[in-house]
Amino acid sequence: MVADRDILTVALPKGTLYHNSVKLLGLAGLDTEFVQDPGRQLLLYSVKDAVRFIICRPTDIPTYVEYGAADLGLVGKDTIVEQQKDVYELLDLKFGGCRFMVAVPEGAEQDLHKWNQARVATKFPRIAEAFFRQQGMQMEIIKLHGNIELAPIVGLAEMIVDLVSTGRTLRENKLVPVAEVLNSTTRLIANRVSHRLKNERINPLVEKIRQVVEEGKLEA
Ligand SMILES: Nc1ncnc2c1ncn2[C@@H]1O[C@H](COP(=O)(O)OP(=O)(O)OP(=O)(O)O)[C@@H](O)[C@H]1O
Ligand SMILES: O=P(O)(O)OC[C@H]1O[C@H](OP(=O)(O)OP(=O)(O)O)[C@H](O)[C@@H]1O
Repeated sequence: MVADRDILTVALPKGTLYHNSVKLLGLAGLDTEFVQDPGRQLLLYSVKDAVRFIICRPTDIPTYVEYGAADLGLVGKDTIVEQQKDVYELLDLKFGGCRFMVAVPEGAEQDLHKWNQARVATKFPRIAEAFFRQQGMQMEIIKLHGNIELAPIVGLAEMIVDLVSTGRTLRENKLVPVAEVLNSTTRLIANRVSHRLKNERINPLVEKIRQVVEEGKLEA
């Protein structure tokens, strides 16, 4: 019988980052085959490794980790910065790379500093607010939950701050990027107490993950 304190709970991000998160943990030696296609299950347990996987919305991962419902979590740097939870960032996992950009409609003023008091639509209000504050600009931030590119098209905002990966969504909605706000990759985070109390479980796993990342095995 494994005591609760010996079980490691790892929060996996559902969505874009899921596949590489599972692959990385598998390469680091964990039994992840049963997690690859979890169906609708949200909690999966590996008796062999004494590891529980919980499947969370990416936005919620810092919360699960801060409260200790998960010892470890994998999540984008963007989400960590936005959520401002008290978690310990252990490693840059170097996948899930994306950039946060300010974008305006084609034909609009592209010199950002010529704008002021404009409305900015975003899913990441703290990141956007901090960026414009650093630029000495006062903007009205409008929080949306998705399809941000729609906002300037229908006159809800003059510009957006959103994630750009291939650039296709901007192009297809006639928007042009005008400034970079943040560069994000996936990070491994830990609950601060777990990191101390479960260090015998966490440290060797972190070292194996570090090796996999450094050797670029994930892309292979
Ligand atoms: N092209 C991309 N589109 C979306 N996210 C990406 C992309 N490339 C990398 N990411 C990373 O994946 C993370 C999660 O994105 P995903 O779209 O899977 O979740 P989501 O539906 O936005 O979930 P939530 O609303 O809970 O944050 C982003 O925060 C970002 O760090
Ligand atoms: O540069 P691209 O490769 O086109 O990717 C960028 C798009 O991907 C994300 O949206 P997602 O599909 O996650 O949906 P959302 O707008 O609901 O967040 C992001 O918000 C952009 O809309």
